[in-house]
Amino acid sequence: MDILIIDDERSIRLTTSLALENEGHYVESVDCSEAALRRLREEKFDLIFLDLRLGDEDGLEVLPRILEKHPRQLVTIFTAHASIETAVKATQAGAFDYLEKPFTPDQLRAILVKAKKALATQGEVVRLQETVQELKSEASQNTPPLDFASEDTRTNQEFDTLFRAAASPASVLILGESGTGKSVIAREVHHRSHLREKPFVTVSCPSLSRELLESTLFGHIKGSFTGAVKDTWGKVHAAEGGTLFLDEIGELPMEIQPKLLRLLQEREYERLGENKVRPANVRVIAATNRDLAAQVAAGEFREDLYYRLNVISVRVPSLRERPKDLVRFAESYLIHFSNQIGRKLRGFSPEAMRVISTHSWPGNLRELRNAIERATILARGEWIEPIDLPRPEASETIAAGKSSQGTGPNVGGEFSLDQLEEAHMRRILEWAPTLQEAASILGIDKATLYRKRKRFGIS
Ligand SMILES: Nc1ncnc2c1ncn2[C@@H]1O[C@H](COP(=O)(O)OP(=O)(O)OP(=O)(O)O)[C@@H](O)[C@H]1O
Repeated sequence: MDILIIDDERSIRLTTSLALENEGHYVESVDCSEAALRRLREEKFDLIFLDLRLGDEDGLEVLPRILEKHPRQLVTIFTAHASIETAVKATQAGAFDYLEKPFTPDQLRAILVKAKKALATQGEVVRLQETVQELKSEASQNTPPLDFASEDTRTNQEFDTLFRAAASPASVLILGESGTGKSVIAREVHHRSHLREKPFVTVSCPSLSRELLESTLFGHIKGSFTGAVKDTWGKVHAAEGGTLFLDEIGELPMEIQPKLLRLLQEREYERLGENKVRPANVRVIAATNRDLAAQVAAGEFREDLYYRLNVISVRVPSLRERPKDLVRFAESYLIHFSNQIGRKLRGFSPEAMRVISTHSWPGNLRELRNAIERATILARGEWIEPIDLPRPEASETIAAGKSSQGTGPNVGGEFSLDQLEEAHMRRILEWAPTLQEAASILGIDKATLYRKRKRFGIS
């Protein structure tokens, strides 16, 4: 444990330090409350021994000042004349325990054993809080049963690579269009890993400003930016020993990228506004619907960070690339949602199934799930009919009997040039082996291709 002794008597500081160091602990000592509070701002201690008579100061008055800033801090009061009254006062003020001076090595050891147990419980509480938060977010999404089987060879290969790598400490990069299930897969990798009992902590990169994102990740100390009213620990700390999931990593601002690289490379980080290097023991899983390689080429994402994240990389195929899975998912969602609202539905009519199979599902599993949930509520009869399904945009319908390559708005139909251009570009990108080849088929250079993809939101 890391222990801080706050006592104005030099001899007590020395003898207690020695006794604690002999037990294998790291010990620092200070002689007044100011020095103690300063050290506590800079460093985290597992246990504090605080003298009740600290020169002119009263230890029982110093205690609330410590606990105000560090509410979970374990503080043992040293007292020369223990009495019931002192013990009650110390406990009321939030002390963890008290120890009468002079004390024997056994009494000291008893306090250390108790502190270790309390720290383990605290760690467990933090882990449970994180788990509850993750479960709440899962529950709020009202998730139907998860299914990682596939009748598509490529999807199977991708999942197989991913789940075989789950038990290793390697970073994992999950690529795929929006709604293909990247977050769900990240959580599954964690559950299938040796870290399953440890925290799984998510940070969504785009939802925050640069400063807030940095502080969310690494924590900050009071005053490090406007609004930083107290010291905080970040998600890296919360994920200690477990998995840190960085969602939408392609949106990670350039300024934060070197800090993430340092976390991955050196396994260390600093809180915002602090000059103290801290060790980090987290496994990183990142996901994005963007083309990170293209972002690297365009100078928007650091190449070294990309390679660090890319140790194990998988691309989750879109739903239209998994037509057989599409039907299975639709049926399983129907069972789930109809059970949930207590409606007896017999299934999809052949026409409804045709609509489902010919839609290109740009929003993938998320879109399918929402469509089926809606249809389950709106269905007039025992079968889901096309009218119960959301009306797809013309550009999102796959021509019956054709593969996705042959789809999109027809030339001469009621479509704008933009729609035609976007649909054509999407189709070419689906099958062209490289971006260079796609660009040359389209008769444009790679930079123009990148710009246009960005404009149309094509990942
Ligand atoms: N394996 C699965 N089995 C069943 N449903 C799934 C599965 N994966 C995802 N889904 C459904 O799709 C929804 C979207 O999944 P998720 O949020 O993981 O997608 P995403 O790829 O991370 O999306 P985005 O890129 O927009 O963040 C989930 O809420 C869930 O309902």
